[in-house]
Amino acid sequence: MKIALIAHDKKKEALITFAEEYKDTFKLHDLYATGTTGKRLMEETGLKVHRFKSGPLGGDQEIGSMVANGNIDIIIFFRDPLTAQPHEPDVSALLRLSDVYDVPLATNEGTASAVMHYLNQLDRE
Ligand SMILES: O=C(CO)COP(=O)(O)O
Repeated sequence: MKIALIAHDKKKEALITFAEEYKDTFKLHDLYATGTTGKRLMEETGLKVHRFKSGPLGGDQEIGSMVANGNIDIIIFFRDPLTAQPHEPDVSALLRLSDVYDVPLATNEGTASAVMHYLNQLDRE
């Protein structure tokens, strides 16, 4: 599976912890991330990640383009619901495309855990 991992600044720590927790599963898949999220994931978990530009510089749009071309299967996006983002339109566009193309999108840890359990199940089959 091709999995996109994204986190806003105040959620990056939580995403790193989450990636560490599910590292054995993530290792089996192709990982993509926005710039800073990807950098931290690689440095702090050792996972191999294909990095796009940073979110505010177009990274969400690059991932959106992957979605539109059928190249992303799952998006895990730890959003910060309490901080305004300068690139909010890009964020909304990515969320919209996930609905257009019916790509599972987890925007919080609870949903992301459910998606990972599902993925584990698929990996065992
Ligand atoms: O802003 C982001 C998503 O909207 C994340 O971008 P970075 O991973 O570059 O911080």
